[in-house]
This record gives sequence, C-alpha cells and structure tokens, in this order.
Amino acid sequence: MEVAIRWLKKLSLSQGDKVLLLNAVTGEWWWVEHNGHCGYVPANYLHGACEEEDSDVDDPWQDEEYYGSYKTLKLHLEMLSDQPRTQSYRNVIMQNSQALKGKRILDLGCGTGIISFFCAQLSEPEVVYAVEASDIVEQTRKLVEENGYSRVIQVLGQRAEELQLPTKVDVLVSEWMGTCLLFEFMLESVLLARDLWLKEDGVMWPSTARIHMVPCCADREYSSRVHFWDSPYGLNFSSLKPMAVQEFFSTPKPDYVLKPEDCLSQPCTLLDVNLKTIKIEALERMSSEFQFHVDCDGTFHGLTAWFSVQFQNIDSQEQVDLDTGPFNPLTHWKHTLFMLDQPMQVRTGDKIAGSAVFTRNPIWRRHLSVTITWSITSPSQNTEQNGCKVFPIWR
Ligand SMILES: NC(=[NH2+])NCCC[C@H]1O[C@@H](n2cnc3c(N)ncnc32)[C@H](O)[C@@H]1O
Repeated sequence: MEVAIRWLKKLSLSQGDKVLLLNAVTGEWWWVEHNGHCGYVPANYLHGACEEEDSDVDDPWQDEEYYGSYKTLKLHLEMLSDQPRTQSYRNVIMQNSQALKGKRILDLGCGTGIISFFCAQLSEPEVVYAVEASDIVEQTRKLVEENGYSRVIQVLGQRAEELQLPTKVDVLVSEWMGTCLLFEFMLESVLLARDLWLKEDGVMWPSTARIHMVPCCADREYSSRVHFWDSPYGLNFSSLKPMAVQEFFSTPKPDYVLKPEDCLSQPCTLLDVNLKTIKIEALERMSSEFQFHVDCDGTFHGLTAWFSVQFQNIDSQEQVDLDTGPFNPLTHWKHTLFMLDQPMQVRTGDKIAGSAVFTRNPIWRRHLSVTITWSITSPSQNTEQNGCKVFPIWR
C-alpha cells in the first residue's frame, strides 16, 4: 500500500505489516514508524494490538513517571540554579510587594516552595497555598517549618486537579513551562486551577506566554552527525547518511544552544497566549504562520524555537519579562532545534514563509508534535523550495 500525502514522506506498507504508532495526530491520519521510516498512514488502515503495554495506555498522563522525576533533588537543583528563571519570579514578587499584602496566593506545583518563600519573605500575604503532587512535598513541609513560615505558607500535598481550598485566591503563580513551552502540558493543570480557584479579577503569573522561532545555521550539529559518515577513517560510509538523518533529526534537540551569529533572519513570535483567558481546549491545536526575510547568506539547517513569559504588575502597566532566547542569558531550558533533513543555501533577500502547528497528542497527554511547513523563495537564484516535517515531542 503506497501512502503519500502531498509533500509528506511516502510510506510503503503491505497487508499485515507491523508499524509503531508514534502519534495519533488526528482521527484520520496517524504518524507511524516502519523499518526506520516515519510517515502518515490513514488511521482506518490500521488495526490490531497496540505495541504499548495496555497499562501504559491506562495512564495517558504518565503521572507515576512524571511525579517520580520530581521527587528527587536533581530537577529542583537544576531549576533553582537557573538564575534568570528564579530571579524573574523574585523580581515580580518584590515589585508587587505592596499589592500582595493581605492577599491569598496559590503557588501551583511549588516544588521546594521557592516561590512561596519569596511571597512570604518579600510581602505579607494573608496566605500562600503551596501545592505539590510529588513526594518532594514532605521536604517542602520541613523547609517551611525550619524557615519559620508555617503561619503564612500552607503546604498541600496533592494534585491541583484534586485541590480543595476554603476560598478563591487573588493570585495564581506557577512555573509550569516545559520544553518548547508546552511539553509536559502542566499548563492544563494551571488553567484548571485558574477556572476553579482564581477570583474573576485575579492575577495570573505568568500573565502571557510566547513561542519564538528563527531560521538558523547549525553546521556543527549537522556535520558531526551526517557529514561524519562521508569518510570516517578514509572509508565511504555515506550510505548511512539517510539513517543518520532519521535517527538524529526526527525529533527536535531540546538542549541546543543557538548562537546569535547563527540566526539567518530576525526571529518571529509564533504564539502569544493570554493565560487569563485561554481556554483549556485551545491547547489541543495551536497554529501560526511565519515569514522570515533572510538577512545574511548561509546554510539553512533548521529552525530554533524558545519561549518567553511576561508577568504583569498588579498596580501598574509595567511587566517583568523572562525571555529564554539566544539574545538573553542562557536558562536551563536552553533552545529547541528543529533540524531539516536536507540543509539549503540561502541568500540575503530570500524569504522563508510557512507555518508551525502545535498539535497535542490525543493519547499521550503530556506530549505534542510540531508540524513545520516551509517555502523558500529566492529572487536572486530564481528558485522555490518547499517542505514539511512533523517533529514529535516526544510521542
Ligand atoms: N516548569 C516545569 N516544566 N516544571 C517545574 C514545575 C513542576 C513542579 O510542579 C509539580 N506539578 C506538576 N503538575 C502538578 C499538578 N497538576 N499538581 C501539583 N503539582 C504539580 C511537579 O511535581 C514539580 O514539582
């Protein structure tokens, strides 16, 4: 069965072939892998046992693994060591110290409680509800006691989804941002808590969240993984290159560090989300068009994405901005590199237009895929090149 969708990869399958379901992207088309090749097949062509353990499918949020990763100090050390990240929250609270007096604050996913401590230390809120579902919460309770904040900070060891509070809160603060902003989809828990527990005129911190993207040169990344096979130790291993592209570039690289000099144009903002108004169902699919005007000759290897979040002051129009991009101090999120299979030469004056679609995984609820479609028009070379690639993060 030859299945091909315009500009997407062909995937040749025969009756009875086994495929690995990577992403049931929509009801009609599923993204599968067969013999090292990925592609779309019509969902109604597939049937039979799911490769995954049934028990896995019973836990689409993978909560055991997810909260298990937060019960040790590794990730908390990484987050607390991230100065730009942690200092941004401290600055917001310091700047709003007066406005927070006597207020009720919900810190969702408090971890070690650092944001709750900033609230109790830098202002005089009536109460801070520090909510944490992983087992680290037992340590958090002790830290609150040992630092003398038991009268202000109430530690609640439960999932936000099960939260019961005596009253609504004035401020909902949370550090929920994952790879490419959305991965983990902790944002859904934040929006659920907003809808249940934030006053009508309450404040969301962060207030807005944006995803930015820029076309870039990533020569070292591409050469070290693909050109490497041209002549290792004088031998011709180039027939392995398609396999290398498939193996190393099918998913984005989440810990890439983009240097400003590798940008091929000005970045653009793909998504701009208002966290007070966005509806949970909007998270299922968000799309954006882009148009980059190449401003330097170079090799177009891929597109790098990052996010920024803004914290609106309570009593003024000013805001604090945490931008994790390449023109600001590096954070633990680093940058996310979406590598194309085939690099292309571009020149100043060329245009790279297209779209990015962020589709939440309908089965694995913490995962998404990013479908990038591009078209390069080059007046100087009188050429046009199109392409499309789907990047699962991570299923
Ligand atoms: N920025 C991120 N990517 N992750 C940093 C925050 C994640 C923290 O929030 C906790 N957490 C995540 N979701 C929830 C939830 N629904 N309820 C309570 N705690 C949660 C999680 O256990 C961890 O301690």
